[in-house]
Amino acid sequence: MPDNLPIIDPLPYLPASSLLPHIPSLSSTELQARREETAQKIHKACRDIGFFYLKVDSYLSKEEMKEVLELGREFFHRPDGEKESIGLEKSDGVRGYQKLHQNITKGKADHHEGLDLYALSPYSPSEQSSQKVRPLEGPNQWPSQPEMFKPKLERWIEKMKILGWAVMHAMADGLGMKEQEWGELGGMVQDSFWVMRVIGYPPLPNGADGISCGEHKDYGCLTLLHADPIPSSLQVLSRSNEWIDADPIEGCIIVNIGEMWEIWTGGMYPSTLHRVVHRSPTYRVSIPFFYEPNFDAQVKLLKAAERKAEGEGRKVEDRGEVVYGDFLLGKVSGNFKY
Ligand SMILES: N=C(N)NCCCC[C@H](N)C(=O)O
Ligand SMILES: O=C(O)CCC(=O)C(=O)O
Ligand SMILES: [Fe+2]
Repeated sequence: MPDNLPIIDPLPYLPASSLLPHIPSLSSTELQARREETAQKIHKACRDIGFFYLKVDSYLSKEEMKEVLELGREFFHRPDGEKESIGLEKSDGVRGYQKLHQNITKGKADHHEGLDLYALSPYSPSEQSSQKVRPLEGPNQWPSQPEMFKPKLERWIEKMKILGWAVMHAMADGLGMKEQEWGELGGMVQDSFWVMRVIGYPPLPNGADGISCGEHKDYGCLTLLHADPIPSSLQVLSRSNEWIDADPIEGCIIVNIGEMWEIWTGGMYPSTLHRVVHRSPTYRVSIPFFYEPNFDAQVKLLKAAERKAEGEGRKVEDRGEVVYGDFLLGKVSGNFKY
């Protein structure tokens, strides 16, 4: 376990009604102090590492954490024909099942299979052509088996959206945002164009070179990753250019920040390169939930980030402006081999 990745408690930013029943509520003074602590820790983690753990055992039960990974595993063990019946090409080219080696990273086939589900298209159905759906505008393709897959994973999505919002709020406080500034930032993510991937990794063939998921940065705001507890699979490139293990810790979710935060903070929160090299002889399941901006969000340097950087004697670099949906389209259009 890497002791240099911090463990942070999002509890003071979560709605009290979303916590597990046995969790006592905090007094308002306690709440304030705990929020400050969380916000400061997140700021340091984003500035210095770009990866951290969220302690979620007050929010997600052991059972539900186990259940979603097991449902993923059961899905990947279904017959190929059944999985391929919800292949990407049956929807808009990005929603659905991807067979082994169909994912491409930096021109190389990844050694995993996967299932991608997205927030609903931001375009109304009337704008969709009846002939052919455009990329990202198609329907999701949920597996019909195992039967509990859809209801349980839908519940997971709802929980990850609440968690994503809570972390964004903590990040706003960590940057010292004023109420109105958090309102503006919150407005850019409140209709999050989220993505949930369920990924299945067979072990890499013995002795063969290869990579389970090539090095990359994530695209949006926050990746909330839940994965089988297999050591040395997920690796993160440290600021001193060494690959370090980001092994799962029980009761925690692994978080990393995506490229939109790099733009919002002018590079103060760089998005960290990571990869998966899965060599142990087990089938690894992971469920990254990408909590992203709204499809139409216009992302550019935040005033609060400029102030914060200046206060710490750091330089920010204006990276211009992107519309998140356009940025995402550019990325996903090269992600698969059809
Ligand atoms: N939505 C996100 N972040 N997906 C990351 C997928 C893995 C990397 C991808 N093949 C690539 O080449 O970017
Ligand atoms: O499976 C993992 O641990 C990470 C996957 C990942 O980085 C991604 O899908 O973006
Ligand atoms: Fe990733």
